[in-house]
Amino acid sequence: MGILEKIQEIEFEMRRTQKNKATEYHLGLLKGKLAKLRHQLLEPQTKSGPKGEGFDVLKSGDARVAFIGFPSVGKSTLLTSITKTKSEVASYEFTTLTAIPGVLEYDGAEIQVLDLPGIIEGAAQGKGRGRQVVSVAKTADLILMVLDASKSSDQKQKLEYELEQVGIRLNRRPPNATVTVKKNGGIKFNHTVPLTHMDYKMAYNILHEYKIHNADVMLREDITVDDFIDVVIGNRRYINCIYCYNKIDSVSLEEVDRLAHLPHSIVISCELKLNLDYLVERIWSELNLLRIYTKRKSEMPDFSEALIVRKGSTIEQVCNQIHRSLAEQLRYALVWGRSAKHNPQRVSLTHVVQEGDVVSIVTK
Ligand SMILES: Nc1nc2c(ncn2[C@@H]2O[C@H](COP(=O)(O)OP(=O)(O)OP(=O)(O)O)[C@@H](O)[C@H]2O)c(=O)[nH]1
Ligand SMILES: [K+]
Ligand SMILES: [Mg+2]
Repeated sequence: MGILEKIQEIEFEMRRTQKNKATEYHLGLLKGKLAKLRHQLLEPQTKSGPKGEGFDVLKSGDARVAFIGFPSVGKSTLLTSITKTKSEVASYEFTTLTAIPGVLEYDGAEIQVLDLPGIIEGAAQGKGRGRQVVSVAKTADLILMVLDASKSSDQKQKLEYELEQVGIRLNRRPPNATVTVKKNGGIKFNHTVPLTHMDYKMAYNILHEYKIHNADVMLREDITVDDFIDVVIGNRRYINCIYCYNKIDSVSLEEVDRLAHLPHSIVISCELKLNLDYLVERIWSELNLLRIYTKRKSEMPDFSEALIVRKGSTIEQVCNQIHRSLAEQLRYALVWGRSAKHNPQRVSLTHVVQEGDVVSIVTK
């Protein structure tokens, strides 16, 4: 039984218990239980309690995708549809109370998928289990926001707001700007492009607000005040997000068409198994990962086992993925495939690999 159901049960019992001398002790006990459950729900788990109640899922596989959404939009149904894991599905809200990990296999890659409890407004402030949920979301490489196609569009804005509150920035790049805190010298303000939102005074005021009196500010793009504050605070997570509208079986075709054309959006129906393959493809492409293959000298490449690296990775990052000290031992690498000017091309640590490349590491 979940905590919310226990709470409901206790509240129900308290309501039907007559208040008198004989029941005083019993009611007191129920109140105590209720307070404890509420506390458990609001606070991150303490060391004494049952550890994290399933929220501390170890990262595994090549990447992590977190499902975020209001209760009963179909997150668990989706996990059950695209992985081999079963997550409890029911028509009532808050069916899922912990993080349920599943594995999505895609062409040699293993993507960890986390089914999370439904979050409610005020999650970032600690309402419901929201704080734990949004902090798990912060560890994800991709957020899949699951939305109910038949519900109003403010569900999306509300969830975006909750994620913003904990420092998550969706579908945005980190601002091209730096603030280097110094010991002295005051605030130095430089920019390489014309600015329309920021100036020295604005930067000075914001930095003083954060008790920074000496810093070199360098703006390489026309950033907004909000973006500047993000740079000052640091610790922001820039995560891609797919807006996934589920239950399209329950809305009109016109509405499906409208939703499908919204930016970063995809429409599905878990019930009718509509568009699920396409969703998996989109998850893969939004993760910005590449498959490369390794080859030992005078052997054929092993195409059965892909090495998964981020787009833009260099040979150095490929080495690190294989073994921590491999990059130090590298003499050169041979590369066949898209990134090679000729096959094979002899390259160094800084060479950037591309999808499907075959790499052979030659050590000293
Ligand atoms: N019509 C329709 N119903 C669906 C679809 N997908 C899921 N449902 C139903 O929606 C209800 C909620 O599904 P869940 O998977 O439990 O939703 P959830 O988001 O995990 O809910 P919580 O864990 O409570 O936050 C269930 O009754 C599902 O059968 C769909 O594509 N179409
Ligand atoms: K549910
Ligand atoms: Mg669920």
